[in-house]
Amino acid sequence: MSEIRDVIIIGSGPAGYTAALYTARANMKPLVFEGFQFGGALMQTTEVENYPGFPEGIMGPELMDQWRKQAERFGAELVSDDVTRVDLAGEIKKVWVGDDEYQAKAVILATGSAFRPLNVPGENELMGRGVSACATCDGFFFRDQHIAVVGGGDTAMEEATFLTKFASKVTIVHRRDEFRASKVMAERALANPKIEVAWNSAVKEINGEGGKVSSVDLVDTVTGETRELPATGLFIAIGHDPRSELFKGQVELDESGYVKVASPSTRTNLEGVFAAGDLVDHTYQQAVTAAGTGCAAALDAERYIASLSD
Ligand SMILES: Cc1cc2nc3c(=O)[nH]c(=O)nc-3n(C[C@H](O)[C@H](O)[C@H](O)COP(=O)(O)OP(=O)(O)OC[C@H]3O[C@@H](n4cnc5c(N)ncnc54)[C@H](O)[C@@H]3O)c2cc1C
Repeated sequence: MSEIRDVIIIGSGPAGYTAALYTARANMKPLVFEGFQFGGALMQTTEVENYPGFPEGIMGPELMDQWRKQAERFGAELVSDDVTRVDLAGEIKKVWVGDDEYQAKAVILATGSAFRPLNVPGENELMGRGVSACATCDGFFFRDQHIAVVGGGDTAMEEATFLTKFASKVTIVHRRDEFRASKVMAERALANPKIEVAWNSAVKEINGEGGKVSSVDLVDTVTGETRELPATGLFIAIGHDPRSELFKGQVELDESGYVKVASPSTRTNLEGVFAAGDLVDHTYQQAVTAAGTGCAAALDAERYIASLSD
């Protein structure tokens, strides 16, 4: 067991590093558990064009490396390990990596969310090279191209409609013969002349040429027949899962597993436990919004620590 820290931060994406930067600058000497892979979701992407302050764009891994350095510069201590267990209820919060126990007066949860993958050949290799899980982030790169969007819920409808701003054509690939999206969202998508639907269809394989998506093999979920869709982009929109398993039973979660916070703060149901980024955010899921709530969590934690000595 080690000293009792002011604050432990779990996660090293935009939310975690921003919280680390702010708490480090407030002289709280944060201990940051980065996870096995530092940098979070943006490590999976190539160019980030919509993070303010980089008019030429910046590669996702480079951006995260800079955030990491900036947090370290002010004294954040970084540990490249996954937290395996937490006990957040008491006044002193406990966090474990294997058998090693760490303690702090406050904890900031920033473990993000993961999109549900299709688990088909080509998906991992072509991620960021025509395959994406974020239309707002990557739609711009697909000007005048034929794009496939996989899914049948509100997110798929929204992404498909948004992508028509750039694409020459958008094919929604859906495994059933009706959408589960709300009526209004589905009708809006279906009324768009650039959108067509591949009903009863699932992605079998994503094909690549020259390191980019060249087409998508679809299988008919009723007949089993396959066909090749000449799409050069594929957006996966079958949902995100918050990485909240570790906190279940301690921190209050909503019905989808996102951590509940007392809006407009980052306070969870537990005193001294704050949450930020995509772990709490159903709606926006952007680097800049995650950074924003990471900052808010740091300020909330700072005020909480100050209140302990009042
Ligand atoms: C392919 C792709 C492209 C994107 N492009 C853009 C873009 O262009 N612009 C934009 O604004 N947004 C983009 N996004 C969205 C953006 O990346 C996310 O909104 C943002 O990263 C969320 O930040 P976060 O800190 O909440 O979580 P994440 O970035 O997901 O970070 C979570 C962190 O928690 C760590 N972690 C998880 N479990 C544990 C554990 N048990 N112990 C320790 N650490 C743990 C992970 O290792 C990770 O470091 C993109 C997302 C994807 C997937």
